[in-house]
Amino acid sequence: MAEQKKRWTWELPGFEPRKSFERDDPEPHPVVRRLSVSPSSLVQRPELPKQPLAAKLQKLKDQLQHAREDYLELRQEASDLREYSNAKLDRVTRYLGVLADRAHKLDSHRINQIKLSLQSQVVTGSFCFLVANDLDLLPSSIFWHYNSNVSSFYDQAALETEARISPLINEKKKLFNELLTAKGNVKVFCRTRPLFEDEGPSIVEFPDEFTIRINTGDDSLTNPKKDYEFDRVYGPHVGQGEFFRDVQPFVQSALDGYNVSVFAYGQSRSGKTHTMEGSSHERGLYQRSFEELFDLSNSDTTSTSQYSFYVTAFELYNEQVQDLLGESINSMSRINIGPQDSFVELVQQKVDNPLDFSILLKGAIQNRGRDSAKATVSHLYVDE
Ligand SMILES: Nc1ncnc2c1ncn2[C@@H]1O[C@H](COP(=O)(O)OP(=O)(O)OP(=O)(O)O)[C@@H](O)[C@H]1O
Repeated sequence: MAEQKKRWTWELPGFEPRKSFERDDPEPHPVVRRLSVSPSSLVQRPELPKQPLAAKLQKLKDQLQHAREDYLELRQEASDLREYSNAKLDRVTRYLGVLADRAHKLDSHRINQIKLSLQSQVVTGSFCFLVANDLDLLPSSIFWHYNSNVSSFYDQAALETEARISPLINEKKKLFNELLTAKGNVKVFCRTRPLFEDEGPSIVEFPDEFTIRINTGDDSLTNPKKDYEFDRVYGPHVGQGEFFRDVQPFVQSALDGYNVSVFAYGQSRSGKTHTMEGSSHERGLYQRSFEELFDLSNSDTTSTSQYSFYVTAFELYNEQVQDLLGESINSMSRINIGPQDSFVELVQQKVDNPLDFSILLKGAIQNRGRDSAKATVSHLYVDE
């Protein structure tokens, strides 16, 4: 009985499972492996008469088809499982929000009467962006980094409140990050851009959202089309907003204190700058991620913390680091980045809203300089 009392339930009025995932059976269907090749078919039966070649070929084709169907089925199940865990996580998060809200209401009148004192500052996660034409050379790359400094206000009442809810908040953060990690610590997305008129007809197809099919044009091959698989593939019609949707969960993870890096890699003119920087009417990942950071921190009802965001930006070119915020007049604050024996000291600038960030970003991009040799180096390398 005592054991039962300790348990708590997600089932709160108004916090039913997401409509999109409602079904009678709350558990995902267990994965049932269907073998494409039946075990009996693997047993050698020498007494069977020799089949004509065409029949054998047909049999192999059928088995191949079964294997493909199995594969697609398993992938669908994996996708269902992902949706299921997202739905669960969503409910946990909302439940924690309700708990925190209640705790906050209970204590807010007391908190107002007590002088707040700043007692600790904790540096949490970071969010980095990196753009590069080539991993070895790293020409013309730009690196963004933010630190979120979490300042907590403590007094007796707040301490009690926090003691009650912080295990739950930490559990939520842990669960969320474990979910992302379970989906894969490193995600590789492949984005294609629309073709320009002088680039000829397209040689890519998108059989599904994980596969890109390239027509090599090599007629000497039995199948000149090659398939490449990624965690997600985006066709040329996919806009900045839709693309950002898959990056969004990592912003939450960064806010929860985990380190996140976003890296754009591809040949010249493939769309890295468009994806990361974008334009004023098609905002890229930099801008959208910071908007999301501010949105999340403002709507974080489960936290007793306050967030401060700092940005550093530098360019790494020919193994030389150039601080892109070095010219900032207001910024005196500095941070060391990298290992202790070879760190670089960079200016870090506090940003209070997405507009601040946008202005800072513009200035940093301008500070990258106009050295045409940079473009030449990257083009030369690609051409090789
Ligand atoms: N998804 C997209 N939708 C529409 N236009 C795009 C897209 N991606 C790239 N472009 C356009 O393609 C051109 C080349 O893209 P971009 O400058 O981003 O390439 P890049 O990889 O950064 O090149 P570089 O390495 O030479 O700097 C630009 O004119 C850009 O506006």
